[in-house]
Amino acid sequence: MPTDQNRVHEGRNAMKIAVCGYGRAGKAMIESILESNEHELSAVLCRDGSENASGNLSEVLYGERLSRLPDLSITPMSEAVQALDPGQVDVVVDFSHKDSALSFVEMCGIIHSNLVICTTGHSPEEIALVGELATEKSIGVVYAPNLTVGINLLMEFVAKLSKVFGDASFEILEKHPPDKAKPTATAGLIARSIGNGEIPVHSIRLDGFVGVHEVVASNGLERIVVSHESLSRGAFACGALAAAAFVCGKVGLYTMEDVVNDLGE
Ligand SMILES: NC(=O)C1=CN([C@@H]2O[C@H](COP(=O)(O)OP(=O)(O)OC[C@H]3O[C@@H](n4cnc5c(N)ncnc54)[C@H](OP(=O)(O)O)[C@@H]3O)[C@@H](O)[C@H]2O)C=CC1
Ligand SMILES: O=C(O)C1=N[C@H](C(=O)O)C[C@H](O)C1
Repeated sequence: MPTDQNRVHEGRNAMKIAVCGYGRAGKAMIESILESNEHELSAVLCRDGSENASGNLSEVLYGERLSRLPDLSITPMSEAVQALDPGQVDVVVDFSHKDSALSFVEMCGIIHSNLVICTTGHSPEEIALVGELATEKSIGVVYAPNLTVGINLLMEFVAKLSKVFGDASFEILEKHPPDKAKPTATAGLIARSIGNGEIPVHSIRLDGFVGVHEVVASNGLERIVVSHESLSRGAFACGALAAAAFVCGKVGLYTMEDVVNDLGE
């Protein structure tokens, strides 16, 4: 009979998940965990000084106490180590702010939890440091600037396209809501997977978009357009759950490419 911990490590069963950030993406993550009827929402964390620190989760998210939500209060990050026992959380999923990532690696080291970093805007140096710390603290971390399975498959395809269409020109178009910084981290990843010099990136910011990335390639004889759209933030939550299942039981730094390769096994 496998223990709960073994089941998590096989990535097929219930995980105890703490979510940091309960904005647009964090809220979708929380809802996906609750709707799964499988995973447990062990905690929701916020920055110290947030107006919602210690607030009731249901009241913060929906303005009222709903019976379908657990009776959880939102834990400020500085209290998380005292509030969470080792073993209480299998994986922390961070949808908060880029400035918190290193604190989360430290915290996860103490509470023996793994971590999925979903925030964007990190420097390569910071991610290298995250990797060193993850190994030092014997925890698994996935860093995933784009959590969707589709974008990660798109990158595989455009890498191949760029090899086969050696003389083609590529451009990227991305569409997001008005407050999203330009360009997206994903556009940078796609440009790197094309790897064909400087790739122009065009950004549109309008209400209604969740996340669209398009690659247009032409060699003068053929034009290929590859497009991916996240239709709801549930797409990010779904990818984050796959990353969480993947990383439990691992040590060191992984990418969403590792997660998607594992899904295809
Ligand atoms: N990898 C991916 O595929 C995706 C990544 N993201 C990333 O997730 C992050 C959140 O996005 P989104 O939900 O749209 O943003 P929102 O602005 O809707 O929510 C941000 C959340 O983070 C909290 N927060 C803000 N500043 C800090 C801080 N310094 N430390 C800790 N918590 C903080 C906010 O709460 P409070 O103000 O109370 O602290 C709020 O709960 C961004 O980095 C975004 O790029 C989003 C979608 C997909
Ligand atoms: O913050 C978001 O929302 C998103 N961020 C990702 C990025 O910055 O690359 C892309 C995703 O489409 C949405």
